[in-house]
Amino acid sequence: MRAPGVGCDDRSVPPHTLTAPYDALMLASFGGPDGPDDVLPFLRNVTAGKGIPDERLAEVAEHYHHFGGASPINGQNLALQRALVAELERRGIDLPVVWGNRNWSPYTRDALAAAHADGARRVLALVTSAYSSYSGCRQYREDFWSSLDALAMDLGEAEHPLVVDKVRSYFNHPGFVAANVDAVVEAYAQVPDGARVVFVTHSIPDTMEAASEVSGATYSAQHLSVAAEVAARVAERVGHAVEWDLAYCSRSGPPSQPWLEPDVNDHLEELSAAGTSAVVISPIGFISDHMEVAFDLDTEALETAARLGLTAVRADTVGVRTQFVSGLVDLVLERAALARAIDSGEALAPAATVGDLPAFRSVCAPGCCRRQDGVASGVPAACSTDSRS
Ligand SMILES: CC1=C(CCC(=O)O)c2cc3nc(cc4[nH]c(cc5[nH]c(cc1n2)c(C)c5CCC(=O)O)c(CCC(=O)O)c4C)C(CCC(=O)O)=C3C
Ligand SMILES: [Fe+2]
Repeated sequence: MRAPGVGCDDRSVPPHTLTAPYDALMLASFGGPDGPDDVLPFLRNVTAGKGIPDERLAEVAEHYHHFGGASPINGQNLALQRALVAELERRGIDLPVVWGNRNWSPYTRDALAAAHADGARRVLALVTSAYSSYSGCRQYREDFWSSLDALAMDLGEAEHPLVVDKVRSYFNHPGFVAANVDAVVEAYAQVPDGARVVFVTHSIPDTMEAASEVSGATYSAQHLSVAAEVAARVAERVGHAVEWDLAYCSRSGPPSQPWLEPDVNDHLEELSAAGTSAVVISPIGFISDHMEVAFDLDTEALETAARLGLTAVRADTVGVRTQFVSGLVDLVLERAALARAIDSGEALAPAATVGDLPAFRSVCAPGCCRRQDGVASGVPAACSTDSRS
């Protein structure tokens, strides 16, 4: 027997109506190779039409081969899918959870086809990027749209056979921030007092950064807001002020194209030269220990720190920490309530946030999160008031 609505604020609401109108949740992720033969085809999928130099591709292929040709990301997404199912079940909520990727099997179109075959007509997508930019938002929405096109084609239907909506960018959701605070406090316990915290995220081209501003605050501003909040809470927990910075990893464009800086390795050099002797590296830009973390941070950045004689501990990503997973389920319920409010005028509670930025939109505005400011790609995207712009 399940207790209705356990863990929910309003215990009088039957659990199935909490996720209405959605029939299924889709965990939408990046994807990664499962073995050495997958590495090149995967990289071709990721970089199609992106102008990434061949030397960079060869170098990134080496990162994957260094780990036996398999990315840890698929196992991590399976674990997150299981954790979401368990948390929904714990609350007495019966909602199927499918998993689909942009760049590797299982693909988004497979996940949507499975949900559709199961009877789903309205699916809620939860992407594994916490922040808003082309890479973390619109690129997923373009993938949803093209996957729906493919599904319609397979079914011989003229219209999309189901609707995909999206959970808002959740960088400033309490669950994500709280899980990061715990992770940094745990890492902090392993370094000498007074260590600096170096928050790290994926670099993006300056042009993509500028274009991300339409969503409310740029990609880097979103990170600065989270970093300030996490650092302040860590300071409270450890009982003294915590100095921090934001650095970037995984840049991949040609050298002539400006990307967000400083690179984490250059930054560690600078800190060391300025007298810092211990750091905690906190990957707030990522939600799991996938290849960018396993290689760019745990292999490269920790080697840089060792060479500099800098004590460095890498804090956990949020992974399947309880507060994070529970926060994601709260976000699913929040999005469902918003859908009901839009459809039928149901009253709406304010969206939960921490820090100085507002909750980002769940239904993207026209022109949101383009690759480049002011330049429409001509590629339609789901989860927006206007799929064409
Ligand atoms: C903002 C951001 C996130 C964080 C948000 C999130 O977590 O989603 C992210 C995540 C990821 N990026 C990943 C892998 C790759 N990203 C690449 C290339 C690029 N990433 C970009 C941005 C981001 N990427 C950009 C602007 C490019 C240039 C090409 C383009 O304009 O689109 C390339 C091409 C080769 C290269 O690195 O040059 C690869 C292989 C993996 C999988 C890891 C695994 O296998 O475990 C994950 C989770
Ligand atoms: Fe990437």
